[in-house]
Amino acid sequence: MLTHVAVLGSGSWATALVKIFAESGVFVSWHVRTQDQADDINANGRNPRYLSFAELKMSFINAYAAVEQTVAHAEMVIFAMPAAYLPDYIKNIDKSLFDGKTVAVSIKGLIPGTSTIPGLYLEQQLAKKNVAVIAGPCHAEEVATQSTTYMTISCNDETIATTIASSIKTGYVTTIINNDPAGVEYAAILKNIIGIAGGIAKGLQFGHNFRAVLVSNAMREVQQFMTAIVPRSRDLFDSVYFGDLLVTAYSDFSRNRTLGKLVGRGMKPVNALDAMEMVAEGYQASKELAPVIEKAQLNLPVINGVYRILHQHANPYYQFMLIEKHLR
Ligand SMILES: NC(=O)C1=CN([C@@H]2O[C@H](COP(=O)(O)OP(=O)(O)OC[C@H]3O[C@@H](n4cnc5c(N)ncnc54)[C@H](OP(=O)(O)O)[C@@H]3O)[C@@H](O)[C@H]2O)C=CC1
Ligand SMILES: O=C(CO)COP(=O)(O)O
Repeated sequence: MLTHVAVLGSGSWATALVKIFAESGVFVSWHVRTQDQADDINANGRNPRYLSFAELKMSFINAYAAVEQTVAHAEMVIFAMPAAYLPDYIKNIDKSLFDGKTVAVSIKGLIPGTSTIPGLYLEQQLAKKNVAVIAGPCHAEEVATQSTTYMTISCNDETIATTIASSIKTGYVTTIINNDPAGVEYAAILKNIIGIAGGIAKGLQFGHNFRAVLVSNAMREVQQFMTAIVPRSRDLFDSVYFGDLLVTAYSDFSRNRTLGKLVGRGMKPVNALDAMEMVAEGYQASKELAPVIEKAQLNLPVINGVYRILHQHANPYYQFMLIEKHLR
């Protein structure tokens, strides 16, 4: 059982993780971007910028603007910022801070310019083995309202996964352990791209009938990708894979789905991104994955269609006419 964790990141998901661990009786040191933000959180017990309606259990939380202070006494450090910001974040940190500590990642994007999953990136950068992955399906907003949620903790080292899972003890989160961290990360990245596809379909005014066909076909694309890129035996119907796809493709909380909806309604992808206050990891991931998919010669009409719409100026309407021909 963990007694002290550090959460690095100040967005909605980091806030939800802080809430979960603090409510489990685990002390949380929390690294946020500015001293003002840290002072505000410590004084008012809320993150003023994200999930500000969620009251945080401050007897178990201290926010800091300095990463050294945040990490110093923690047994486990969780990286929970968008993938795009991880390289700069890591670059400035003294790597010896992580000696003897468990490292976990809860990021559903790819490292820009590398097509690398965050867990592997951290293992390389921090010279660490067995980085754990904390995954959903879960939207931060529903954690904030304490809706019943299942989380999967994945690690190649079962003891680490079990220790993290058994440290989460709220009435609303149930934990599951899994030993497929790379597969969990890739599936989470793919589901974001498919969530964008679901949003585009909604924006184009396709109904539920079509979107169900789209998502079920996209699940087959996930299976094809995973078999080629991260082969091993796994049950893709486990909630960490299929459930995370469903929540992203159908929930109004999904930022990826929202991005797709705006694009389907006719907004240019870059303008749609600007219009959103939060990150939609699937945008960058679809670009990073395109060469991986091409190299592996995979035929993924939905995932490739999203790439063409977002990054190659393809018209969503015509692209979906092409996608339709592949669905069954
Ligand atoms: N939200 C969710 O429900 C879930 C999210 N995730 C994953 O968690 C990760 C983090 O996402 P999430 O918390 O939702 O993101 P948000 O969109 O809620 O927050 C974005 C964060 O990025 C910070 N940021 C913005 N610009 C920069 C910059 N230039 N350098 C460093 N940091 C910057 C923001 O800080 P500031 O406010 O100061 O600009 C903010 O803390 C993603 O990979 C996401 O896929 C995983 C599970 C669920
Ligand atoms: O990962 C998530 C749900 O499990 C959050 O999805 P979005 O980033 O699309 O909001």
